[in-house]
Amino acid sequence: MKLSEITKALYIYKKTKSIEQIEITGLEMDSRNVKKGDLFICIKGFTVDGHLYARQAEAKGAAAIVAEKPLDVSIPVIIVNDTTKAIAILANKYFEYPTQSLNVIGVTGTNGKTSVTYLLEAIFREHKHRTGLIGTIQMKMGEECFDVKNTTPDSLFLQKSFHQMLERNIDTVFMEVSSHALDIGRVYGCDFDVAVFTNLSQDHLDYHSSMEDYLRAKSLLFAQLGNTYDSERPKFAVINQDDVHHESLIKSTSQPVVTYGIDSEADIRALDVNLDANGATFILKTTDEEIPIKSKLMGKFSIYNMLAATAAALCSGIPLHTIKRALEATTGVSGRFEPVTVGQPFGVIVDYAHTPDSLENVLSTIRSFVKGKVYVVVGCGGDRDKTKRPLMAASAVKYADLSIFTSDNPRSEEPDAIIADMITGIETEKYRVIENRKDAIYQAVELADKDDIVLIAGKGHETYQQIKGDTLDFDDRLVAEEAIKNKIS
Ligand SMILES: CC(=O)N[C@H]1[C@@H](OP(=O)(O)OP(=O)(O)OC[C@H]2O[C@@H](n3ccc(=O)[nH]c3=O)[C@H](O)[C@@H]2O)O[C@H](CO)[C@@H](O)[C@@H]1O[C@H](C)C(=O)N[C@@H](C)C(=O)N[C@H](CCC(=O)O)C(=O)O
Ligand SMILES: Nc1ncnc2c1ncn2[C@@H]1O[C@H](COP(=O)(O)OP(=O)(O)OP(=O)(O)O)[C@@H](O)[C@H]1O
Ligand SMILES: N[C@H](CCC[C@H](N)C(=O)O)C(=O)O
Ligand SMILES: [Mg+2]
Repeated sequence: MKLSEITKALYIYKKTKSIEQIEITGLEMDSRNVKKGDLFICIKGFTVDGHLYARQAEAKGAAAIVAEKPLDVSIPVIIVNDTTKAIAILANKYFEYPTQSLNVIGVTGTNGKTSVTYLLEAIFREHKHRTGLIGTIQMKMGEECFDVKNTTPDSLFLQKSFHQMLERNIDTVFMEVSSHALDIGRVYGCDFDVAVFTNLSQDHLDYHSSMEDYLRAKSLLFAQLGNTYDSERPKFAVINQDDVHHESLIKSTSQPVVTYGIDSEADIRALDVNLDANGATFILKTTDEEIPIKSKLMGKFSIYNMLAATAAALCSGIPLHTIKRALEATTGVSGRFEPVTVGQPFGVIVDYAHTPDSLENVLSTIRSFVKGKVYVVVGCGGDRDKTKRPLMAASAVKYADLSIFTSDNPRSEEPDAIIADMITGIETEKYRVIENRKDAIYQAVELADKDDIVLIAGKGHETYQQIKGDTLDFDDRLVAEEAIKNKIS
């Protein structure tokens, strides 16, 4: 594509040299990956300033550079006020505005994003759609799976991925939209068709200065809905009416709103809810239909996820009976309330609860049906919101007969210091500290008797543990399985 053509999308910029004849063969924001003919965009990051790598990009063959200031290079420099916004605009243009041709359902909220996107995948596949998915666990294009570094990748990776999805004839994409992504502008220019809000509770206060700022970031998904293009397709905001923040989010959007809830009189509701050790039953009530649902998913929070997915699917025209079939067939997502069963007489569950609210939800669900004792093995991630640590520990001791506090991904922090933050203010003696996660899991399994349940929380699907710059193999499910076999053999 001609550089003069692609830069038309920027509207306001200065250039240091003529760009009329320059041909661009790719976009790149990492100097290490620049190929001959690329347009290199300098991004000011949290760690380094991409402007420092302009000369490296030139040496590797970049045809031109987009920057926020003049640079000491001999190739043309396009100067803009904000390169992070520019890269989103340029990537969108370069990949031919792919989200305009896709049905894109974005899911935001503190907990439940991954769960809702997988429910949506099950529903749309039941209706024979060709689907893509982008989120915490992986990116999927139909059956093909790809690793991702972020829950919501940067705008260049995103637009390129949407383009590749269209090449594979995918029609609908479900994506988790993190508050970081909204705040940084990774999804700027994405033409969402449905925006879903799950819930808001404390997390990420290392990044956001307050809960108000966290809510503001989440609300951007709804504020941006339908504003991007002059599209013919209707847009919908799907909002959890039982969450106290619903009003604020409803006010953020100019598009039609569909609410869901259990306790409040929402558009999409679950009535006659019954929860037990086998899952959930309820009546799924829409504005004009009612249908009974028998799901294998556990806990009230799973009903919220099913309602969110149902509302978004209805907005896309999926019939209710198809939704029912998919919901009833779903057994859950990797690392979310995932049982580890190797013939032992007690339960072991691995779950990704890493916030105070999710831990409370999962433990209260277990408490509601357990016949014996509850053990929980849990730690908190390093280099993340420190203020959630004592709250997570408080949730643990509130519901468990014994909590074993351990390491999660300590990252650059001292594991002991993280655990010390967790136990600040804990008054009960119903806990132990076993810093080594494997030892902690072995200990909980060793203690468990018939009818007891061990919850191993925080790492879910993760297959690694990040300690002081090293990424070591670690999978809670495999370690638990080994510990159980060791005990019962
Ligand atoms: C704090 C944060 O969001 N950081 C993200 C950011 O990294 P960064 O700002 O540190 O990047 P940087 O290293 O300073 O580099 C700046 C620029 O210089 C370039 N560079 C750098 C080095 C070089 O030699 N040459 C070069 O050109 C880089 O390619 C980049 O363009 O940009 C990277 C590329 O897009 C992201 O992968 C990275 O996410 C990191 C890994 C991260 O952990 N982010 C977390 C906080 C996050 O975003 N989490 C949310 C989910 C939260 C949830 O669970 O809800 C998410 O969506 O993942
Ligand atoms: N609707 C919900 N409300 C509260 N807790 C939930 C809900 N859905 C799932 N959870 C709990 O939160 C954990 C994480 O769920 P999930 O991975 O779906 O959330 P997420 O929003 O994608 O998280 P992340 O921000 O890490 O990507 C689950 O393992 C479960 O314990
Ligand atoms: N996306 C979340 C995941 C947390 C998972 C937990 N295991 C941890 O490492 O803190 C984050 O990066 O904050
Ligand atoms: Mg997720």
